[in-house]
Amino acid sequence: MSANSAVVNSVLDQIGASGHKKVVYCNDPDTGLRAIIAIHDTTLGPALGGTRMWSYASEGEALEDVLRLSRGMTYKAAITGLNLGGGNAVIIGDSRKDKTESMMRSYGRFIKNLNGEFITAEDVGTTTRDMEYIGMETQHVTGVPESIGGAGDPAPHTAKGVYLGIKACVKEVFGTDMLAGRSVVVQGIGRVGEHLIELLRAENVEVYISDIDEERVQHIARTYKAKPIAADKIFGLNADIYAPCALGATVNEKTIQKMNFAIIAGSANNQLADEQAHGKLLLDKGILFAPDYLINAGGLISCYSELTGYGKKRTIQLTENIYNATRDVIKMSKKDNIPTIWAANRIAEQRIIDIKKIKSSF
Ligand SMILES: NC(=O)c1ccc[n+]([C@@H]2O[C@H](COP(=O)([O-])OP(=O)(O)OC[C@H]3O[C@@H](n4cnc5c(N)ncnc54)[C@H](O)[C@@H]3O)[C@@H](O)[C@H]2O)c1
Repeated sequence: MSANSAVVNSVLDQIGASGHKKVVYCNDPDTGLRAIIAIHDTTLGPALGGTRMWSYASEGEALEDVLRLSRGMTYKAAITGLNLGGGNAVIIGDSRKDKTESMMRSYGRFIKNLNGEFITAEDVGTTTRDMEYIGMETQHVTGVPESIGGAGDPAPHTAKGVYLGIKACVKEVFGTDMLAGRSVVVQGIGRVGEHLIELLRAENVEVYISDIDEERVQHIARTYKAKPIAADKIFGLNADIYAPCALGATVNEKTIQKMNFAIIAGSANNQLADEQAHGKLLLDKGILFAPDYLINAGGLISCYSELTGYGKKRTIQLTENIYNATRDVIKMSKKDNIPTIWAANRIAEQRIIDIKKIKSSF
């Protein structure tokens, strides 16, 4: 076996192990585009997921991220009751320096060639303007600006869902869903983080913030009277709630050990480095975890409403349902004494199994 075939096998093994249907590598030397599109499952409908642009240290790291993100999208759509499958994409590069109109349009043409099997939206490193560029080449894009007929930035809807997920958890732990007097540490104060802080501060929540972008920290601290804290102080902090709103895998063996939080509830995808091990560790430690893909579904709901033409009213209705859906997951977790992430997975997987059965008849 040649060295090359060993590499090919390892990529195919990874795709197979994570249950993916298809992974597409996109390369366009003219625009500098290097992207990976992963389609996890399309039982419920076309795969919809964000496009993340990030300076990955290696292609392997980018593949790992896109596989984790796209699997999460399958579960997110399933548990939210949407007729969508799961997919995601990553563009390798620095969004502040490398992104151009031609790169985004070239990427749009790769999406076009998937004939609707994958539909994208914004994520970390991409914006509504980028969706507009992609939309110049393909109709399979959502989250385009409202001024040209789209639903606009999904982040406010994502933040609303996270806020309701926090409330559902607070109700469970403290007996009331009033947030006044509670403390929350928000890690990552980008689009979702800022909207979440605005909602929390409106209810007199004490908010701590942390971000790698120091200018942004100063701006958000001033605007919302939030308290900046250093990155290495987050996990030892005595706060009620940890809201991860940056990147994934921040909940792991090392960080759980230091945690005094009662609740973890934020927008970041794949917060648990390992769903099995870390879900169980949190349960044993008595920290209530709001499954990320359940409470951060507001943005996906907004994209779905744009696709189907249902509009904002439906987005609000479905996003508000996140409160009850979170309560249901907590109930199942308590009844069966299993981590909340396992309970959420069970509900999502059962919906996919049920719908697969009805699709087998003509
Ligand atoms: N935008 C949405 O509607 C949406 C929907 C679902 C999930 N999410 C997820 O929520 C998270 C935030 O999304 P967003 O749209 O606000 O992204 P964003 O790019 O606007 O903000 C991310 C913020 O995190 C900061 N950050 C990055 N690494 C960090 C680190 N190590 N420590 C602290 N801060 C760090 C960045 O500087 C930035 O300010 C992402 O994980 C995203 O996948 C977003």
